[in-house]
Amino acid sequence: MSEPLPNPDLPPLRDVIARHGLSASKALGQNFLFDEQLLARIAAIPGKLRDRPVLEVGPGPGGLTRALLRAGARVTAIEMDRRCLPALAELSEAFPGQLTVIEGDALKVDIRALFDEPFAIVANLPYNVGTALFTGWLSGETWPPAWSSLTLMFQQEVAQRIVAEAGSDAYGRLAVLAQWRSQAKLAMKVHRSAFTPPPKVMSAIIHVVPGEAPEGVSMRMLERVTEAAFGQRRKMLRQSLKGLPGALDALAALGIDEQRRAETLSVDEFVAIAGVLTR
Ligand SMILES: C[S@@+](CC[C@H](N)C(=O)[O-])C[C@H]1O[C@@H](n2cnc3c(N)ncnc32)[C@H](O)[C@@H]1O
Repeated sequence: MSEPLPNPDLPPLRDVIARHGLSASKALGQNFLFDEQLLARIAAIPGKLRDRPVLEVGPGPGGLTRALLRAGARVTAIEMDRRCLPALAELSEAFPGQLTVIEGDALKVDIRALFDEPFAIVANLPYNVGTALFTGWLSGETWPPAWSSLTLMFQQEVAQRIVAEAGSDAYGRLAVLAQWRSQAKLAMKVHRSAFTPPPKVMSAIIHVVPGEAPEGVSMRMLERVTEAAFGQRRKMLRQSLKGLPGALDALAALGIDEQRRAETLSVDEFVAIAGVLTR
């Protein structure tokens, strides 16, 4: 039988915040989660974590971190707010050998250098940082990526753009980027009242796992096609793609009507166009 999962006695998160004077900083996009049942449900989204490496970005006072540690994960956490480090050091002591904390800006840390095996990424981040990291993690030419899954909190509107299907208003570059060689799903909606302080809008967690990359399609070319097409999303492809050399010929070769608009094209059709142009 395997050992029981670690479950040391921990003080309530509100006490941790009070003791360390961690008033939420607006500049750092801090909205904390205190509900430990909710945090346990979020930590369960990536699947079984016992002994698995996890990168957590933006642990703050450590609510999600403690849920990941209780699930048995080996967590490396990057936090740029120094004020949170003593609270995280306490967690490190409570879960010996399970938590490494790196002080820094996740946008500047080379995460590949931190792990020698695939790792799950879990994060509840400010909107702008989360989107920048997310697009970066999905944009590498090398596939499969170093990470095995992404479990990320976003504003609900952004989460819907990530999982959007062709034909919907939310469908655009982000959906194509997230879906062309990954499976992206909306894993959980989180009410704004779950956060302290509550943000203005609702949130949702998306879960992404890498799939197989279509052969012979360059990421850069797919980006150029979606950038041009969605840059003028209400225009016909004939107009929006005319500045991209070879694109209209590619449409003809693939039998895609140039009178269609970007939002009607499936992810597979975008991939097919980029595939012709990559050759
Ligand atoms: C929305 S709070 C979430 C805190 C905690 N994970 C929770 O769920 O309660 C976002 C956290 O990300 C941190 N953060 C913001 N920008 C960051 C960056 N560029 N690199 C690392 N951490 C960052 C903030 O300091 C804050 O602790």
